Amino acid sequence: MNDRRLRDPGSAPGEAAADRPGSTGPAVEISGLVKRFGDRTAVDRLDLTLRRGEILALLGPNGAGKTTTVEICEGFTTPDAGTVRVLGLDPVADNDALRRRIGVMLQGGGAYPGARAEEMLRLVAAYAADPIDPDFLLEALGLTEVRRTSYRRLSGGQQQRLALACAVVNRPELVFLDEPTAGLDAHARLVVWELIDRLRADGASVLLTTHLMDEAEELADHVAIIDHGRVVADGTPADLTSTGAENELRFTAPRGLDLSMLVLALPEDYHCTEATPGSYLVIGPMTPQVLATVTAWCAKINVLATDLRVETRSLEDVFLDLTGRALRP
Ligand SMILES: Nc1ncnc2c1ncn2[C@@H]1O[C@H](COP(=O)(O)OP(=O)(O)OP(=O)(O)O)[C@@H](O)[C@H]1O
Repeated sequence: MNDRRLRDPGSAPGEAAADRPGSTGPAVEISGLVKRFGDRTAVDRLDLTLRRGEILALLGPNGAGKTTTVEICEGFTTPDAGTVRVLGLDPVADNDALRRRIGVMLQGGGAYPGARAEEMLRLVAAYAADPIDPDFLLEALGLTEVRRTSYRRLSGGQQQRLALACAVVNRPELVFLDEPTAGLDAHARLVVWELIDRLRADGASVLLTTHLMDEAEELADHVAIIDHGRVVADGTPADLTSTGAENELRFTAPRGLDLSMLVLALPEDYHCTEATPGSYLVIGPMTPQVLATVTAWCAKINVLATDLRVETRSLEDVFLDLTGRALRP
């Protein structure tokens, strides 16, 4: 079986979350968080929990308050009200203790844009008690060929992957990733997804922000949709997309079928139509019994229905329904 854990040769399994203070309980717990910039309220009584070992994706329109929330968790920004606990600690008061245990993906080359990719990663690794082997990370993120290239000469996507490598090389218990794949090509995105998946397999918790619905659906155990500084929906991707969604059954069959017997067989308030020639639609709350009624009717009239499917909403539908379709400034 494919070992998905983020383990380089020589490292022992499960070291990341070893018996350290605060290594039980939620990885992040936010309650009643408020942050104002002048008269603008960026975060407005926000509550959020990231459970240990899970990936939580924050989705939200531009300016919703995602980055501000993440920066408060990282200890870079102080809140105006509310409580934030990261690995059980206060991100500002306990910042020194937390730094060693969390990973933060920073944009830009920091103080050493002239340094080579490998040098930068080894420099960060040198500060860690139990780093992941930099060679392993360079390989996992497709950076081996550019290891001797200076940071400033790396492409944007390579710089981004190097920033991710630097964020995780200290084998963090918790990683903050603010739009980790923004601007990456499809191949590089998959490489990053694979690494994030391995982080989770290794027991790390991940808080990520993204504008990519497929990224949230692919990676996240839990999704929180944020709007105007508050959580407007929270659950697993499946929870969010299934709620109230299964109201349509579609199938393909020969054109011009007489639907009157099907209408009689279904509960009241269900509607059946031939939406386009040969394409049929049953509208109403979908249940296993309704599905069985439709297939039994097909069997009775000796018709093979193909492409039979219950329509579900995508995460994008849920997102747009909750946050509206107007462009945000
Ligand atoms: N340092 C700051 N000074 C003033 N206003 C700020 C500051 N940082 C954020 N804001 C404002 O706070 C609000 C939330 O911004 P934030 O960056 O957290 O949103 P976001 O959800 O991350 O957006 P995006 O998806 O565009 O990155 C915005 O209205 C933004 O203009």
